[in-house]
Amino acid sequence: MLRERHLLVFFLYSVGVESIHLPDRYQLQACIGEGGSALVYRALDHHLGREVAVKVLHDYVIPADRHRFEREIRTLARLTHPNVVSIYDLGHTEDRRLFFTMQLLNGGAFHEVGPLEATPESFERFFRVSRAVLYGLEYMHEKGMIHRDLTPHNILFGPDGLPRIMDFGLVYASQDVTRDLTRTGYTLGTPHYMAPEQARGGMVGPHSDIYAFGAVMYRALTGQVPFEGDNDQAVLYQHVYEPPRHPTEINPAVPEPLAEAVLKFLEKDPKNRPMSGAGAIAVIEEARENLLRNTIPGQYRGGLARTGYHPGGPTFTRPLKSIWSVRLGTDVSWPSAVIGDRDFVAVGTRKGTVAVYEHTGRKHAEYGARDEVTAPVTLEGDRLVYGSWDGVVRSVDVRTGVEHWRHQARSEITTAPTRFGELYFVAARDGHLHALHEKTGVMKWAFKTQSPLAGSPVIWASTIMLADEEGWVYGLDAASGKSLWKLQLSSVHATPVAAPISREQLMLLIPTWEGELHALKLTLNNGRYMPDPQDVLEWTYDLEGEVWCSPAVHQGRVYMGSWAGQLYALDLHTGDDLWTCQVGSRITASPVVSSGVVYVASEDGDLLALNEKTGDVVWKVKTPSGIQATPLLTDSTLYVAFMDGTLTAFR
Ligand SMILES: Nc1ncnc2c1ncn2[C@@H]1O[C@H](COP(=O)(O)OP(=O)(O)OP(=O)(O)O)[C@@H](O)[C@H]1O
Repeated sequence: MLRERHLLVFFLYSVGVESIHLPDRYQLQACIGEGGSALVYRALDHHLGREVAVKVLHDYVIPADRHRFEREIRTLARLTHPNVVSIYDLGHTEDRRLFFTMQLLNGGAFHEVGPLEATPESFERFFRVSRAVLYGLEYMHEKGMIHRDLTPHNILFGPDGLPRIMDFGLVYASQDVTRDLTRTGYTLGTPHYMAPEQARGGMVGPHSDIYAFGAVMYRALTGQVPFEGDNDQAVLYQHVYEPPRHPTEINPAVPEPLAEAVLKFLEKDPKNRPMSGAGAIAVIEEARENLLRNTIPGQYRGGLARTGYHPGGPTFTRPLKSIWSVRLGTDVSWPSAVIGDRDFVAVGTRKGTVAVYEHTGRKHAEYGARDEVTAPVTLEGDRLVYGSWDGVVRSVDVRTGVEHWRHQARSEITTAPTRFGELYFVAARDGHLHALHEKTGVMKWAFKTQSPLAGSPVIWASTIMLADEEGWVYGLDAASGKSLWKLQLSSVHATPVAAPISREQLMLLIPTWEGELHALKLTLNNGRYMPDPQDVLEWTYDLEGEVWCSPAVHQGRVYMGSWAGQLYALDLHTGDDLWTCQVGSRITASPVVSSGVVYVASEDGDLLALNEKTGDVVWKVKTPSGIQATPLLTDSTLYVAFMDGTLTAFR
């Protein structure tokens, strides 16, 4: 049935192409869309040698639709903005049908940026494109225009990946004589994205476009429109009277600050919404700030900074300089990875302490344990969670030091506490993975692996992936701890890293102690990531020497350091070499990435910043002590904990 429909559509479109005769300047190529009043084609503009979109008015339109088409042309002629589609030309076909040409936007519709994944890259892209649309709206609103029909299909991406607002047939311009664009019997606009005041036929304003864009963002984040219904009336009723479901209930990957921002756009009473594009940008920016500062740097690889990419790092315009340096205490060599949050950075020490500093370098506090703290700690908001070698996991208020809870495991805690939803996952040396409730520390379940766990678990789409020292790789259900799958490679001593390669597929990168990097391909199946038993190993790369660190992944590239001191950049999809760089002696600290730069450190004190694309050294310092612990990029600063127990901030 579906196939027949496609054929029919194709047939209609082919007829369309042949029966339209544009001036010689344009060569029609294909029909790419159809709306209520017009057909849209891709065409070649011979004069300027580029492809354009041509929108041709149907020959059988009612006056109201012709009116809308003309209104769209008039509006477009008055707008010049990078986030609004540009009009190029206007004319008539041979049979006197009105057409205009515009920028060809073939990068998909707005909702295709989602559903949102819980990765910094995905968040950054979402913020970037949402901000761009709001700039476009602000520009229109300043000219006294209200769009009144924003939908994901009216915001299309150009080849540059930036969105443009289009379809201006319903624009309300305050200086227009004809203000009423409603037809008897129904309201114009698209019900799924329509503001309550517009649904009721009341006064629309910039806030109505903000609401509609809120609904568009909601769809992009969650994959669903705010309200579904059997008919338009049922949908419109809910816009007016019902609260939308919280976005995180539909997609847990949507971070709280972003969900709150979108719900603010969707307030029923216009007075409670941002009043303009600029106001909306401020709301989005605040959400981004909160998100970056609160969540992303606060966890180790297994958390949200799980790919080693930190959007909050310094922008590299000149070599970084040390801005402060402190001793973590006496007898505190071999510190753990540096973890940071909006106000503090924290480092675990072998002396059995977690040293907490303000971003200025002032010491805030030192929290104790009865044994070494070698695994990275986790810091989120006011909560600091850390494990020590006596098997105790503690959650304390980082400001006051008040302990929320304590959990006793039977052996050393060797990996970072990793949070997903309301659970923290912590691994102990005896091979037990504990799932602890974030508020109470009560254990919900435990899972026993074959041998000790050296790396933290990685969590995606409610699937926990972990690898033990004998090389078994496990997939568990995050809610119940039930085993989903298991396969064997060779001994693993580092935290695996996962990165999406498509909407349904994930590449799980597993560094083995023997010096291989394995890439396993997992596919989303009933909401969990599963391997295809016949075809799970996508590629393997042999590194020189053993491997002790985790890879970093950013924009389809994998950065991996070896004990032989080489940093490798590989293609995420194929494992092909992109570039390599000899850094120094052994690399045990995992590389980190921010703003086009990979930071890598060696055990003999070389600290390098490399161009992500080319591997060229952009900055290099020789430090007096070696580096083993993964550095942190946050608050525009690079934080490094040295083997001799010094913590230094570079900016
Ligand atoms: N500049 C463009 N580049 C690429 N595709 C486009 C472009 N403009 C329109 N399209 C495609 O054509 C489809 C129809 O276009 P549009 O919505 O502007 O028509 P319309 O007649 O005004 O629709 P309606 O009146 O139903 O809102 C769009 O959904 C889109 O897929």
